[in-house]
Amino acid sequence: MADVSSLAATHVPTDASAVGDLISLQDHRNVAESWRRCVDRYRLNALTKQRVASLTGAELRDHREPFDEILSMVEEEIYQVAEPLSAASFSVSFADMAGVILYYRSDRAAGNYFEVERAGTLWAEGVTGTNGVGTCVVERRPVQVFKSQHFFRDFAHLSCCAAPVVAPDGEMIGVLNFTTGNPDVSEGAFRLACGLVSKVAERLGNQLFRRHFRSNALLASYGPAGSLLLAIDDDHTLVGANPSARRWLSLDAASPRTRSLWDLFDREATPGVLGEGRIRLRRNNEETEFSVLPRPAAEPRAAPARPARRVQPAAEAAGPSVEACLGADPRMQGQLRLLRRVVGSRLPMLILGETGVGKDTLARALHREGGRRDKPFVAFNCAAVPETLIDSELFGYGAGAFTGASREGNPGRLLEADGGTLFLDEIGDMPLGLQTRLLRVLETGEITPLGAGKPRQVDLQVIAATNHDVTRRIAEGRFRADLYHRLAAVVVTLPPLRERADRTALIRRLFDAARGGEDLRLSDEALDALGRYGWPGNVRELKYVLQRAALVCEGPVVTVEDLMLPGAAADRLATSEPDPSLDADTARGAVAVAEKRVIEEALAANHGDVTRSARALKISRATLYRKLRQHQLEPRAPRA
Ligand SMILES: Nc1ncnc2c1ncn2[C@@H]1O[C@H](COP(=O)(O)OP(=O)(O)OP(=O)(O)O)[C@@H](O)[C@H]1O
Repeated sequence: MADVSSLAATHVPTDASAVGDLISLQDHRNVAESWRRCVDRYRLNALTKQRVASLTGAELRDHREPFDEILSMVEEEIYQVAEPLSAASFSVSFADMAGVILYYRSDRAAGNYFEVERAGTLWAEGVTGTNGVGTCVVERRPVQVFKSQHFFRDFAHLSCCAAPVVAPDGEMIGVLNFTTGNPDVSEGAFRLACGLVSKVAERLGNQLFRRHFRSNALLASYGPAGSLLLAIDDDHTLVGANPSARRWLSLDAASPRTRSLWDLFDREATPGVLGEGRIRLRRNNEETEFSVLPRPAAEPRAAPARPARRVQPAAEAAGPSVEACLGADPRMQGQLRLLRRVVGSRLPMLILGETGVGKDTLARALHREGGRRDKPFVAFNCAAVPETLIDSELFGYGAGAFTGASREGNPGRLLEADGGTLFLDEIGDMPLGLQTRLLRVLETGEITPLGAGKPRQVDLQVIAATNHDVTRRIAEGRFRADLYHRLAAVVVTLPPLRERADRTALIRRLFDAARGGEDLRLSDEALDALGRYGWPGNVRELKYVLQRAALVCEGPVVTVEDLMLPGAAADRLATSEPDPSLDADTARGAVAVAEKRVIEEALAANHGDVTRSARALKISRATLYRKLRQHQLEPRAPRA
């Protein structure tokens, strides 16, 4: 087995010199330590070919289960930075401490989708060598692994930066990772991604902290020491501190879990303790001002301090009612009556509607309110599972049915849903061959898992959903007409948000949920802007916009600026001074700064030519012009 120095001599310096000062000496040292572990501890051989191991669907579900409650928060945080990152050709992933990618977000059209990184792939350092996710798990701090710094050459086309996500109890629970495969990634873009990944991971940790300690008073401060959060009990006992606050207060793992606030701060010098609004706390002769975030009147159940195994029948999972999903529009009342009659029967249903209108949410509500509510609700996303796995995941297989099959076999989602509801999301993306198999199951009520011999009778209601135009797919020969007719026994089309008559009520309801008990309200202008916006991402986008606004607003009133609506920002910037809050020290500012830098670089690379820059950024010219106005950038005249 080669030793590290000889490997380094043949491997790292080649590319390291090629990227100039992008990799600091410090980075080199850390990568070298990881390489040493790869050679000495894991006995890996860098000269062999390395494929990424992939978990089965069932194994991935097991890894995801403890994160059930927080994966949606991960998704929401990632959503907020995905657009500028995607423009800079970065994908985003979240992995657990075993190095398994649990969530992956990329944009195939932007060329930043990497099959080797999709959900279910394993990036533990001991298996896949030095890499962003696995090395971050071992080092428990932010890491960057640039191209050939990867231990195995097979991953040397990728550059990653990763940062730990920390639970409210101070334990690291996962890794946030940004990856690019762009061979021309600029130093600026990579450095910004490195800075951003730590910021987003920290924000995610802070979100978890705020949710976990929502029944406590929270003290929040933003300053040179970072974003500090302290959770306090009625008797001024400090019951929690986020990682920045722990560092600031020099609280190490050995410190008592709870202690009086007055062991840490000077009580005499502190007026108006824990009053509404703001408070100054003195420590080591320095005063720090904190906002006091009041606790909600009713105390909702706190989120778990860290992911825990959770077995919860779908019927218990709270969510909007069927009526709330359909909206108060009188045109939907007929649909509501029809749905109520058929829910729980064996009649399949098909839910249509644009992305984010609430198809999945409606399917769950139908199950909860129907006769099968005590039986399983099993969801399967036909677009999220690789084509080769859909068959075995959906229809199951017997023990040892094929090479690589698990020893116990896999019942498949259809059998798991027996008695209950099977929700087939993105049915429009189901491969044709499997459509034939599904049609047979719907017609006979029988399934035969691969290699399992006897057919099994199943009793379930299938609810399918898609945002594709199914009629067009049928005309193109990509969807079977007979399956459509079978599924479309009952069809419900959810309206886009911009057409919902109850839009304002929905905005208010979602804002109430987003403010999480904090004393926040929407300004009249903000409410008006929300009402006028076109919502291409529908309820999902509305929900994220409100959650982000509740997080970034700096007073009790959420303003139009806090909403960061694309059109609204452009309007505002067209008529006003630059936004002073856009500095890299706030998460909102960091995203804007990252975006501005990426646009500047694209313009510079394309000599100010907007059309070519827009093409390079994979956004439309109109979007680029809007962003130029937003960032007050001037496109230079293209050179002759
Ligand atoms: N009526 C509603 N009330 C509250 N939240 C809703 C409602 N409808 C949808 N949502 C929320 O909006 C988000 C998107 O909803 P959902 O996933 O059901 O949409 P979808 O139509 O299935 O999207 P896609 O087509 O992209 O899969 C979710 O976070 C969901 O909780």
